Amino acid sequence: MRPYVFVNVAMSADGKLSTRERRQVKISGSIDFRRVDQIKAGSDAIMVGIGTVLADDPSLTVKDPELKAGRAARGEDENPIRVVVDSRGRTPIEAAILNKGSGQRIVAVAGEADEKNRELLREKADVITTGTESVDLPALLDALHARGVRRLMVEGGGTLIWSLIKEDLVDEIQTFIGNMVIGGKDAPTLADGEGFLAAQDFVGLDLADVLRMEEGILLTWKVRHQQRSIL
Ligand SMILES: NC(=O)C1=CN([C@@H]2O[C@H](COP(=O)(O)OP(=O)(O)OC[C@H]3O[C@@H](n4cnc5c(N)ncnc54)[C@H](O)[C@@H]3O)[C@@H](O)[C@H]2O)C=CC1
Ligand SMILES: Nc1nc(O)c(N)c(N[C@@H]2O[C@H](COP(=O)(O)O)[C@@H](O)[C@H]2O)n1
Repeated sequence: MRPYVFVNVAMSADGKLSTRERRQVKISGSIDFRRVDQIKAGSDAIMVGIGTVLADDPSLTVKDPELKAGRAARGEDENPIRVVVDSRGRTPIEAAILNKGSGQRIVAVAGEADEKNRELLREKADVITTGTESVDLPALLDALHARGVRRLMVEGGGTLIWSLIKEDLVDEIQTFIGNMVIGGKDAPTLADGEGFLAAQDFVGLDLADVLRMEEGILLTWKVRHQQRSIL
């Protein structure tokens, strides 16, 4: 069993998540920032790949005091469980995600991760080992479900999102599309990785909502599953 998995990203009009140097870009404005904070507060866990941690050093905390208070009133920590998908255990021990704000952290590593890295990370996070060379995502989602995670937000980046989509593990995709062109064939996009080759493999989406927001649009897509595996 796995949680309901939804992806949320901001992309430029040409579909880029950041520059080709992986520099973080302010794509959306304050209204979208508030929306993202709300959906984060409504999630049991929030997940990113190690590429995002190394590029952006995000804290992924809930920012609004009222939203934090709402979580506390429901008996939850102020912040959802923060999860890093990090095969080799490269998350810096000083990373904001491990140090800012309260709440549980999980670093998901693969079997080949250096034992010293694992030991160090255990001081700040629960370390879950799945897979051999890279993290086994279905097994990780199963482990998160067993820990009570029912709603999982994925913030990126493109490599992790591609793997989740390829393995049919995503239920919903929310994209804010902002009013700029970033360009660059090597700039990260929503789904990087190797990509599908044949039309029968493409992942079908149903458009659930379109909303004009500030100078961009927010699209909500529901993923058409090959086979449903959530309960
Ligand atoms: N605009 C936005 O909303 C967001 C933009 N970003 C941008 O995305 C970029 C980072 O994206 P990426 O470099 O693609 O890194 P990523 O954040 O997708 O992490 C990918 C890494 O995760 C690890 N991993 C372990 N097991 C894996 C598995 N089974 N499948 C896939 N990955 C696995 C690998 O080391 C892999 O290189 C940054 O430039 C960041 O600014 C990131 C989040 C949101
Ligand atoms: N939703 C959204 N809109 C933008 O305009 C963005 N630049 C991003 N970027 C990602 O959000 C994360 C920031 O997290 P914290 O504020 O540190 O909690 C970071 O990973 C950016 O890549 N997202």
